[in-house]
Amino acid sequence: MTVLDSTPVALGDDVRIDGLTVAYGATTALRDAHIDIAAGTTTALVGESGSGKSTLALAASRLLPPDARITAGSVHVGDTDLAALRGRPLREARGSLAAYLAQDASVALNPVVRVGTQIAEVHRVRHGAGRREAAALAVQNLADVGISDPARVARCYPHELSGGMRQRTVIAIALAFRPRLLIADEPTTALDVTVQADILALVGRLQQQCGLTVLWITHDMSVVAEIADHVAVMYGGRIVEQGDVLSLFEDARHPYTQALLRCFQEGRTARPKQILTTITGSPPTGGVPDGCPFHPRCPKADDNRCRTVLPEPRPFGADRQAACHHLELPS
Ligand SMILES: Nc1ncnc2c1ncn2[C@@H]1O[C@H](COP(=O)(O)OP(=O)(O)OP(=O)(O)O)[C@@H](O)[C@H]1O
Repeated sequence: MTVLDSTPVALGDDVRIDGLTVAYGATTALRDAHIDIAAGTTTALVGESGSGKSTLALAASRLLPPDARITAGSVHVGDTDLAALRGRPLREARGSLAAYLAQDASVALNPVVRVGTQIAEVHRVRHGAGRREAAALAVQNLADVGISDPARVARCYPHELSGGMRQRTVIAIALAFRPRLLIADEPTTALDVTVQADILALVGRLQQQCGLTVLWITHDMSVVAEIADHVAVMYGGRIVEQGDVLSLFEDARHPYTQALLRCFQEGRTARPKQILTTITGSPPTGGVPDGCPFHPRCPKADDNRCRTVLPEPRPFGADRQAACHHLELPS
């Protein structure tokens, strides 16, 4: 029996992030984020460094550092609002309602405990499995994530594994929780491209098999194109555009999304030594400007509304929205 056989057919739940706002001390790093993720689908969250992606991911998995707090909003996984949980219900929800995959797998693993023991612990503590059953399930979990010779690997310590195997092990631990939502925070960034492709394929396969709902954080548009059903674009702590991935790639409406996609497309077709275009200016640091957060870098910015009035997200089409004063909507 595999862990996938031992779980309900569909693990994933509908997820609704609504008005989520997070502050580090007096600084608001994430403002009023809304994302709906249908059960069993993948939403990618993209944006430059410092745009607030990890803050959103950590808040949604209730793993924010002590100096951060959720100041408004909710994170519903099915009927449970993770943002409202405290104490024991919160401890129980971590991992099982929302599991978090970090960029660096080595920080997620205990260096002095064999990896099989770390996975077995989840089965014992969370699901009440006996010692022998938990150990057998741990080996099965390692097989499920594509590790050959899982019984041997279960006896290894993390430092004895390659980066790709460590990331697979962390995915095996996450799956052992049988989560409703998997939040992956750039889990392939530190891996070389072939291992990255393997991990993306693995998560895609696991998602199909157990209907997981996935929020995947990345700054890499090619990853978005490969895995996502829906994409949300962040800038300056806000979601500035979102929609289904095909329609957004074909017809981006926010000037920031348009610039990101231009850079991505140019990168794909670049000749050797060609100097690539970047988005002029830098993302905001230490607070966002008044008005639209993108206005200092935006070719469409005007002196009136863009510099003074924050644009609210406006819905259009079947599943799209964008927050720009210059949005030209189809009539
Ligand atoms: N522990 C912290 N204390 C204070 N400010 C923080 C902390 N962590 C992040 N920030 C700030 O919050 C903002 C959003 O950071 P965040 O890490 O969420 O962005 P990101 O888009 O995930 O960036 P990256 O891709 O580099 O991880 C940034 O301005 C950052 O400086």
